[in-house]
Amino acid sequence: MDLFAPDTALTPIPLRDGELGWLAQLPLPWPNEVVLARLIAETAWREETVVVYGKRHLQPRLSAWHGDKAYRYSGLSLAPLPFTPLLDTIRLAAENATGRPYNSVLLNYYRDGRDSMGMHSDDEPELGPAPAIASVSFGATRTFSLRHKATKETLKLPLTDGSLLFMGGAMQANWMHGINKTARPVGARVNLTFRNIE
Ligand SMILES: O=C(O)CCC(=O)C(=O)O
Ligand SMILES: [Fe+2]
Repeated sequence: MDLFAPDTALTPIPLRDGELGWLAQLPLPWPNEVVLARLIAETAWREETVVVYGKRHLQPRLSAWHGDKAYRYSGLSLAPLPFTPLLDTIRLAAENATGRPYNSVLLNYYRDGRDSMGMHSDDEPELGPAPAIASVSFGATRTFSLRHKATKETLKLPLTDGSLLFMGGAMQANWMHGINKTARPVGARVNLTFRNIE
């Protein structure tokens, strides 16, 4: 038996030069609003500083890193916290839905529309040549923007409460993605990106 054979079918989202899959609701033992409230209350949120072109900035969001290995980007090294039972339950659901194993998760807390994440690719060498990332969202819907590195083609996906977006194949090599700020009044959102660090 394949331990990681998915038990829930993802809907493929057609994408040039990359793989995207969508599940509107990740099956979990609690309602989404309970998971959101617990993630906000129980996570050791940090306001991280990043160094971009030699200048230090506070990131416009809160974050936390759980897993077995440290994680580095933009000159920042996040010390990993162990997986909690809550995170383990969500990880198992994400593994079942995507058929991939994950040993780490980056949590991001967007407190309101002023919080955001700049365009980037999750292409660190420790994620391997074709990173498999399961992105699970709770709370307010925010727009996930994608831009093809060569053609500059763009795509916008609303990431709704309880959804899972799978990114795989050559997606990180060919596309950048991010969460724009919005002037719309939006509530809190927590996103979890499950990754496998080699
Ligand atoms: O909040 C999101 O949906 C995006 C998160 C993301 O791109 C990341 O954690 O690398
Ligand atoms: Fe990302």
